[in-house]
Parts: sequence; structure tokens; C-alpha cells
Amino acid sequence: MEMTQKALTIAGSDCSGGAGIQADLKTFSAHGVYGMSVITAIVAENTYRVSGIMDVSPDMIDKQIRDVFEDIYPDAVKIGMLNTIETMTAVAESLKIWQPQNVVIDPVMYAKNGSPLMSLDAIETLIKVVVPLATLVTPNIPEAEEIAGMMISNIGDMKVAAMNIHEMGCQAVLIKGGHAKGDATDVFYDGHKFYQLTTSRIQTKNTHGTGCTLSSAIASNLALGYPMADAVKLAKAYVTQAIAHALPLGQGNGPTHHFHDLVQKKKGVSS
Ligand SMILES: Nc1ncnc2c1ncn2[C@@H]1O[C@H](COP(=O)(O)OP(=O)(O)O)[C@@H](O)[C@H]1O
Ligand SMILES: Cc1ncc(COP(=O)(O)O)c(N)n1
Repeated sequence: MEMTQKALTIAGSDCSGGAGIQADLKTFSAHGVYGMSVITAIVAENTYRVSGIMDVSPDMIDKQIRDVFEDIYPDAVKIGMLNTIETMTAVAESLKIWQPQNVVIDPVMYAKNGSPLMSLDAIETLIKVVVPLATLVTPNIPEAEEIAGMMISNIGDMKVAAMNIHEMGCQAVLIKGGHAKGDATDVFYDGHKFYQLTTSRIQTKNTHGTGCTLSSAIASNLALGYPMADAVKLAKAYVTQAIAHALPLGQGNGPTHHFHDLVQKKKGVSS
């Protein structure tokens, strides 16, 4: 029988299905990876607003993580929305026990419509407790500005911010350029080298879930055995296709679309 690769998302639930846990599971599935989920918060949201957040208790977060890891140990973990200091601490303490190999952290702070998804007082815990857990951290430009404590207005600034964030103790950094003007250029830094990943900007308002899609595609590729730089490049190609096929659903920012044909593979890597 073929080996089944497994990925876990630790994130918030988006009832409208475009971001969070729901986007992550769809992405894992499109990659042929078995998906599991630990829910950190239930978010009442849709394509244009967030109307409520209910945080899951730290005890229930611990139990969910334990029940996953002691039974079906994931090959990669993606972390998304962690709203509070207590949520961050619970996830960090549990992951220290279970020691997953590949941890992709999307430091979610706002929804596409600007609604906050992380408490303002949690930034220090994010930096001190969460970022050091990451094999890769994937902030967008506003998140990288908050974490690195600087303004970002060009590719040079993205590189400086990536170095600053790398010094906080993660292994690699990908700053996403979705919020910039012009081409969609992401900057990847592995502690030694910079790589620029550029695609032309797709003219669409349907970008709900782009960051979730990208980070869970990277986690899928790591679970499938790709080295980090390849995992990032293939995931960028996947998210570009998922945006190109985004669904014009809802009244706000429609969701990215997921299906197996969007997944590209690199020659020479078995999966
Ligand atoms: N309109 C677009 N056209 C092409 N790529 C995009 C577009 N918007 C975002 N992206 C890409 O989608 C990914 C997610 O980026 P971004 O939207 O900045 O993240 P987030 O969802 O966390 O705000 C990045 O690879 C970015 O370059
Ligand atoms: C539960 C949840 N998690 C994350 C996001 C941000 O999604 P994205 O930045 O990918 O649009 C969201 N809107 N809801």
C-alpha cells in the first residue's frame, strides 16, 4: 500500500469556508495529503465581515493536539489564527512536548476586510513564544511590519524585515507581497540566501484565504518530502492558480478555489 502523508492545521474555523481550517483542509486534500485539524477559535465570518470570535479553551487545545499526535503523528503542521496569549501559550507548550518536524506558521492578525483576528496584547507572545517554534513563518506585509517593528515599502524593506524576523529564532521566513502594489512578489529567506518569487498580480477582489492556502500548501509539500525551497516555490504556483480560479461567491472577497489539477510536482521527487 502507498504511504499516506499526514498534515495537521492548528487554526481558527471560518464558517464561510474560504479561510482558516476549512481552506487548510481543502488544500491538504488537493495535495493528496491526509488532513487533521485542531480548532483554536470559532469565527463567525463571511466574505465581507467578522461578527464574532469564540476562543477554544487552552485545555481543549491541549487535548486536541494530544489526541492527534498520540494516534496519527503528522508529517507537517500548519499554524494559523491564534487569537490570545493563552491560546499561543497552550499551542507552544503542547508542540514542545510533541516536537513536530515541519512547522509552518502563518501569523494571522487580520481578515481581508481588516477585522482583527489576534488580540493587540498578544504581539509580544507571538514574537517570543510562537515564532521560535517555526520551521517557516509566513507573514504578509502588515504582519511583517508589526513583528519586525518597521515600515515596509519595497523589496529591500521586505528583505530587512525577513532578516529581523529570522533573528527571532525561526528557521526561515517568507514575506508575502499580496498587499503591495504591482507584481505579487514574495521574499523567502532561509538564513543564508534570499529568493524572490514573483508572479503578475491577478486582477481580482477574490482573495479570501490566500495566506491560509499558501501556508497549508507549503505544509503539504513538506509532508510530501520536498525540501523547504521547493515546497515554497510549488506552493506559490498553487496559490496563484487557486487565486486565478477563485470563486466569485459572496458580497465581499470571494474564496480561493482548490482542486487536484492545480497541484504541480517537481520532477525527481516521489510523492
Ligand atoms: N492579486 C493577486 N495576484 C497574484 N498573487 C496574489 C494576489 N494576492 C495575493 N497573492 C499571493 O497570495 C499569497 C498570499 O499573500 P497575501 O495575500 O499577502 O497573504 P494574506 O492572505 O496572509 O494577507 C502570496 O503568495 C501573494 O503573493
Ligand atoms: C479563521 C480565519 N483564519 C484566517 C483568516 C485570514 O485568512 P487569509 O489571510 O488567508 O485571507 C480568516 N479570515 N479567518
